[in-house]
Amino acid sequence: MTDQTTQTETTVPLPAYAGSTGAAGSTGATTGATGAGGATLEARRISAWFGDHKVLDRVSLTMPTGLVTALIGPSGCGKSTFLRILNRMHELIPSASLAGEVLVDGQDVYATGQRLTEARRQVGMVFQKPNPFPAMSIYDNVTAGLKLTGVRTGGRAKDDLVEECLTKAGLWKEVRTRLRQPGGALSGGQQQRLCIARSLAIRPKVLLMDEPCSALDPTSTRRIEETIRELVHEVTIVIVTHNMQQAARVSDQCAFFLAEQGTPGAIVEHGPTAAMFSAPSDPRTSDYVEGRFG
Ligand SMILES: Nc1ncnc2c1ncn2[C@@H]1O[C@H](COP(=O)(O)OP(=O)(O)OP(=O)(O)O)[C@@H](O)[C@H]1O
Repeated sequence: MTDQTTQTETTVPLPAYAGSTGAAGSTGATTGATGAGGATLEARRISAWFGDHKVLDRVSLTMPTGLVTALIGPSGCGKSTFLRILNRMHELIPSASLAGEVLVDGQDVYATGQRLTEARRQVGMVFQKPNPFPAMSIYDNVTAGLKLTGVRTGGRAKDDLVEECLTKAGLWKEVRTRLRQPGGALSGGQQQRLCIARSLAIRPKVLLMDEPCSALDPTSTRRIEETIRELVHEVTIVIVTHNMQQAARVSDQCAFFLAEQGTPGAIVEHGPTAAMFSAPSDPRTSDYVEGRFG
């Protein structure tokens, strides 16, 4: 690492993943059934680079089970990079490197010997743009992650899983009579809820959401927000959002990221959402949440 500011940091040795971006990475699904219930996610001194460009500097944040954590901050401050580091997607970018630790219930997902698939098994991701398999049926979309990662289930158990996940994603009533129709035939908001159902089918402990409503209309946004609040009882949720009202509505705690004057992104302040919005301790936080910049 050539960055002069990183002398004391040890970068995480990342294996080469050429040609193995993986089903989970491209579909938003995770792998394997690890059981319900959220995990506490802890990022310790996370730094990130693209080539020599350092974009995050020693970011530490605990995202407790049972809470929704919102990552907020202006464009380019490293929120999405941080999110991708949490489930080992950052390393899929050829020039990317990182330092630090990501602990899921105390286990470092970057520890030597920890498999990429295991990280994805535990930490799912829902993207900004809904990305179901458009020609695949609604039913098969929900179970796509299982197939791609070798988890075997069938018959009634599979039907029950599809119903359970679509129900949790708030979509079951709308699609129960047309499960064999293609996922691409759904509205944008329905497609996003289908992607949430697909992620849930693998029973992740953590669900990462990168601006999941930015491509959706207000009604669909409200449905996703309701779904987030319902899901947090069983999966830890971390959401990146530019929408301060959304952060205030859905999150229990917030972290405000900022990359000032060409410096790498860092957390200025984090804490309970109500306090962050009503009485932030740093003037930069109040400037941002009150819309004076960003
Ligand atoms: N694939 C990449 N290659 C090189 N640089 C990248 C790449 N992805 C992001 N960056 C850089 O990393 C920095 C952080 O980007 P990131 O997307 O994480 O910020 P962000 O806060 O999520 O922004 P936004 O809110 O606009 O999505 C930016 O300077 C960006 O240009």
